[in-house]
Amino acid sequence: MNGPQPEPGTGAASDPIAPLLSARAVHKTFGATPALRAASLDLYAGEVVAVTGRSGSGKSTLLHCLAGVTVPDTGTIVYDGQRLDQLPTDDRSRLRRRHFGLVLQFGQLVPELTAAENVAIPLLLERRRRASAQAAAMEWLDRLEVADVADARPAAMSGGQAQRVAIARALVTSPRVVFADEPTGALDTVTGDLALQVLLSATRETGAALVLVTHDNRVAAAAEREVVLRDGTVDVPATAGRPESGRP
Ligand SMILES: Nc1ncnc2c1ncn2[C@@H]1O[C@H](COP(=O)(O)OP(=O)(O)OP(=O)(O)O)[C@@H](O)[C@H]1O
Repeated sequence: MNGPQPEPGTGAASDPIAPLLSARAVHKTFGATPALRAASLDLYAGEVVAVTGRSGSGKSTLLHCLAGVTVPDTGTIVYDGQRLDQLPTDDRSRLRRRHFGLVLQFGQLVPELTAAENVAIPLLLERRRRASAQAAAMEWLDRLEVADVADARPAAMSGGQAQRVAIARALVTSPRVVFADEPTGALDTVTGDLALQVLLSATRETGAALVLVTHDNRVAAAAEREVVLRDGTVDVPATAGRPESGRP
């Protein structure tokens, strides 16, 4: 696709009763392995959705497709009226940076940078002043109780500290959708609860949607809606409608 892309958020899909993000009949195969088979899911602004299912059922692949990290083989991903799956790589990266916050399972922090620098990066890329970006980074590190590793590089952090730094980085831009892949996976019960509460409260404050891929029953229980994947297909009605109730 050529030429400048329209900025999402101004299109017809800004209609409050339309889904903010919609995957339709998404297929994704890695070599001979089908990871997603006709997976469909609607996500509305402000809702909290847990994606669960057995190991290998396609949860991470679905999250990556929804977040524009992976392009489906077939099917569509529409974000706020715009075909995410058809955007050129650079436009997709820019959209991701501006609108989405991602907590991935592996390799998410830049090893050469400190925790504070890692968290500040998304703001610096959007031309925030260095002092303001650093102050915001420190606030989020503090909220996730990892301010003490602000000057440490990832190699000097525990897995749980690195995971909380990654959550801070995902939230620092006040994104419209936060995607978290096993956000409590490397955390003990207490820090896992803290991370979950920060994800829930941060997205509630801004009205962002939150997608949680998880094996953790406590995380799934905190969501308003659970989407179960089985062999790459969504097992519950994909267009289950906008949730009636507010958040817990
Ligand atoms: N980059 C890849 N290359 C090859 N195969 C892949 C890749 N990513 C995923 N797969 C395969 O696709 C299928 C779905 O994987 P996916 O990681 O989405 O499942 P998952 O439900 O998130 O699993 P888990 O709960 O173990 O993290 C699996 O069979 C997996 O081996």
